[in-house]
Amino acid sequence: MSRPIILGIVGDSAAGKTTLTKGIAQVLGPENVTVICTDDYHRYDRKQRAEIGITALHPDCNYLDIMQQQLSLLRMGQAILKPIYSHKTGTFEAPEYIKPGKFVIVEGLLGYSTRAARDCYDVKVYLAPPEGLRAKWKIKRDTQKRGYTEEQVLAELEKREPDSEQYIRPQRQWSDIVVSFCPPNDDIDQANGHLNVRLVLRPTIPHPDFTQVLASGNGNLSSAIRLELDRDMGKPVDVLGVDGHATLEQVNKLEQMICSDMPHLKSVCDRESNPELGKVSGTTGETIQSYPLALTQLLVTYHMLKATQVHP
Ligand SMILES: Nc1ncnc2c1ncn2[C@@H]1O[C@H](COP(=O)(O)OP(=O)(O)O)[C@@H](O)[C@H]1O
Ligand SMILES: O=C(COP(=O)(O)O)[C@H](O)[C@H](O)COP(=O)(O)O
Repeated sequence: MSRPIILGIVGDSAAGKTTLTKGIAQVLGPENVTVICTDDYHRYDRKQRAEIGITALHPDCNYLDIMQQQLSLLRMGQAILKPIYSHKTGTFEAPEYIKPGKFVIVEGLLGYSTRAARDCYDVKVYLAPPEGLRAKWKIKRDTQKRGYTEEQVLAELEKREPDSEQYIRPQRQWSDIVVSFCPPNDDIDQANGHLNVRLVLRPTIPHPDFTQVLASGNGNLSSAIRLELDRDMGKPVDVLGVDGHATLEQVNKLEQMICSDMPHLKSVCDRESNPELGKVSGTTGETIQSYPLALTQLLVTYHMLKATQVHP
């Protein structure tokens, strides 16, 4: 029986989940994609959380059992009646009837926190920008879009840190790909437009063959693109690094490695017909465009399309 392919995008608040979700939906075709944000499974509204003194990151602050139940229904292709939490008002709205499309992207804070939830995904991504960059992104977004002052955001980040450590960051271990956009030389004040990306590739799913990055004939790649062996949370991984200053020629080579065994992606890889690849409007309205973002979108899309071949 055909069922939707489910992608998880998990990470702390303002790690870039919504931005990456948008970019991947653009590549897959928004009409084929259903996006679920797991903030909708919060148990308490903004006022109640403040009264109780609990953060949105705590498992007890979320109906994880219902999230898990609805994820398994979506995986079977069935419709759900999903609650809605509004970040604008900090309160709940009337639930929404959702029938899953061909692809479902589930983004949020605690998506991998239970075994049953983890079993629902075909591809699992974890977003891990450096904490300083995440704080900068969170201040910008929460002051512009969610009605907080900078002082309130900084105080909230401090209050949340123990829960981030205990409940959010450990979920990294369950991901197939860890995505870290980071400024060159770890200088957070550098232009956002030139962020590098570090992609941790766990052997939990078969990745495209990137070994050509190491080939001697590809010497000109190494100034901006690297493939290395490393360990992540103790386990062996490949790490693909792409610098923000990579040239179009270098990026094209990497794109070909991703697209060559994926007929559906060939048309996306053609930059002339897809000038929008790697370009998204961020949650604060700005345009974000970069080659590292384009390659991240392509790699995740590659895995979504591969999954359709296993489960046609
Ligand atoms: N890849 C990126 N490059 C540059 N800025 C980004 C990127 N991802 C996120 N941001 C910035 O961070 C802010 C928060 O990102 P968002 O996607 O809303 O995070 P989340 O959904 O994880 O809470 C955005 O408004 C945007 O300004
Ligand atoms: O941490 C998050 C998750 O959202 P995101 O991952 O998009 O940051 C939010 O702070 C809570 O959902 C509460 O929302 P609010 O602060 O709006 O009440």
